[in-house]
Amino acid sequence: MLDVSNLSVSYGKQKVIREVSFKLEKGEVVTLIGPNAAGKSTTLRTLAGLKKADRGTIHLAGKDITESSTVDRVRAGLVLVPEGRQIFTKLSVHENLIIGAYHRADRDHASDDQERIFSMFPRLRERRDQKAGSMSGGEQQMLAIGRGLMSRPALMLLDEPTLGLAPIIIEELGRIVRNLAREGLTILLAEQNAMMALGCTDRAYVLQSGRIVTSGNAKELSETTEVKQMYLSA
Ligand SMILES: Nc1ncnc2c1ncn2[C@@H]1O[C@H](COP(=O)(O)OP(=O)(O)OP(=O)(O)O)[C@@H](O)[C@H]1O
Repeated sequence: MLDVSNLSVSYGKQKVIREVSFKLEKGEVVTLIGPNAAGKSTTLRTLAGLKKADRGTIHLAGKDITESSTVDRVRAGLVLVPEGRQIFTKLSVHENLIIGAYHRADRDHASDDQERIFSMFPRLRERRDQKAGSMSGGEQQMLAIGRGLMSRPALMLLDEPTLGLAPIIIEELGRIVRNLAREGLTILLAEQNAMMALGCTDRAYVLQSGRIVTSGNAKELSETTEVKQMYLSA
């Protein structure tokens, strides 16, 4: 589904991502775990076409998208749910969802998809006409995921969905991620919260200072020193 090869990214002269390579198979949930400033958001933003890579290639379902625009990547099935949610706070839940379908050629069917999202997230249905900015952090995160789903993605990039949320909401997010994967969505999660991430993913890559230092299945990785240190700091 996704094949990232030797990706390097800089801000000015500062190299932030160095020769990073990883793969995701269809239907997998894979996490990039790493501490603050490891380069997780930069990696996801580069995959979404919001930041240009210095070197390396990105293939989505066999197609080279390295030079594609963000909109073309969305049309090819890749969507980013950004860190900090970035929903439109002054618009209603319903309006935020409809905006998520904007780049779809078949957006006449958006209301069917909105129904699907409401059945997945009943709390969003109850708040259909509420201004998004007046909802709780957890509800806003669910809306951000729902908005991403409105583009009918094959691959969802989820950047730090647990940020600032209570443990019980984090648990719920873990269940949501697993359910989405069961329905066939491929998910790349970027997380500092190693505990949540390893609990709901198949495999993980540990990113430190812009390099992948170790990778493996979630259970094996939770035993490594790098991850144990992160558990302690999470
Ligand atoms: N727009 C930018 N301009 C310059 N440097 C940046 C910019 N965005 C990020 N960086 C730097 O790139 C490095 C990686 O940041 P990034 O946000 O990708 O890390 P992260 O792993 O997602 O961390 P966090 O969990 O804190 O978001 C950091 O040193 C950061 O200061």
